[in-house]
Amino acid sequence: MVNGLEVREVVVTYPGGPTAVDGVSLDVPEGEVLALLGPSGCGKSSLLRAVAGLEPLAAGDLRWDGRSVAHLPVHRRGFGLMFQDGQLFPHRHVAGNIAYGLAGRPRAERAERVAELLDLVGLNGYGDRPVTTLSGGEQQRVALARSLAPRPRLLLLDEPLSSLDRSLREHLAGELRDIIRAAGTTAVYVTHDHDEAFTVASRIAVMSRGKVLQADTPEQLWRAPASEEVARFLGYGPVLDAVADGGALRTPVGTVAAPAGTGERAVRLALGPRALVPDDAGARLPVRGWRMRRGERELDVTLPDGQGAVVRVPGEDRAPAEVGVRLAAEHVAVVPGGGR
Ligand SMILES: Nc1ncnc2c1ncn2[C@@H]1O[C@H](COP(=O)(O)OP(=O)(O)OP(=O)(O)O)[C@@H](O)[C@H]1O
Repeated sequence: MVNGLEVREVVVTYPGGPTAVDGVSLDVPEGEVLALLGPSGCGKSSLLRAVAGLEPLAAGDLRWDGRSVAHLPVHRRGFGLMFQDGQLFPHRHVAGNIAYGLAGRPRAERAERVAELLDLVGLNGYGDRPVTTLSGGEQQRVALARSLAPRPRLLLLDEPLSSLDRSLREHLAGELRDIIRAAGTTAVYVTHDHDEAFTVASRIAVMSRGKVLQADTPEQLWRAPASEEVARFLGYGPVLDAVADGGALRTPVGTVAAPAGTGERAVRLALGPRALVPDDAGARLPVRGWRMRRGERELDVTLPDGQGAVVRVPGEDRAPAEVGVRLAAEHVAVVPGGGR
């Protein structure tokens, strides 16, 4: 038994539609923040909504601390919800929104809890503001405070930052992680953005076509993606054929030490965004184009097998016609499926 949430062989279907969640099993132990990461339509929202009680299970079970909650209505599961567009009550002030889930508690206790939460989400002094006067980021912080106020045993977040612009999203993702951890809340966080998942989660489940392809810590997922599909979804770029040979993995663009257990066989090697490092003594690649990004020049190069890749070089006035490269071992991952 797991202290926390157990998802067991859960199936979610829609009338006349696809099998949105196809036999998913996951554990979310107390205190963990699990991200459900996957492309649009992979079933992550359907799974979250099923955990919340907003979609019925076609099969499977959901347990909290070993007891099934699958038959309980939404409001009796003790779970908090937060959605993309916060859904604040426009006619209530900030404090009134945060206090929404505290109805029935003594007034003084409500006021104390609201003050605690305003502090937690960095909105001290905002209690009397009409929510309609807040920025998008502030509104999402109020929505988070409101869902945390009743101390839910599990917080379910569905793309909570996706209506915000990129820089605010990156900033708020870090804040959200700190707030959730400070509150000690167990959480499931749905996102299609791998940077956001890596920022927020202590474990990530990568989903595709209704199934979980891999569930691991961010470090383990990045170091050892279970398949090419997972690697590509995490942001690995080209995937190359490599030959294991005497403890080394050889590719047309360089050689890296083979991880233990690789043996003498053909494997596939996924290149991370920084896998190709400029090296005049290395393989020479033609440069197709370039752009400046965050103070670095990114060269678009063509690999010997025709795939495109990017090489980052220190700013120069002009891009070269070709560039020498080697492989940085810490930025590549061996993925199953070699010998194709
Ligand atoms: N109410 C519904 N009725 C019919 N089909 C639905 C319904 N909701 C979702 N689906 C379908 O179920 C599948 C999974 O959808 P779901 O919203 O869970 O995916 P998702 O990964 O959360 O995608 P997104 O990030 O775009 O929301 C999709 O094929 C979708 O079209």
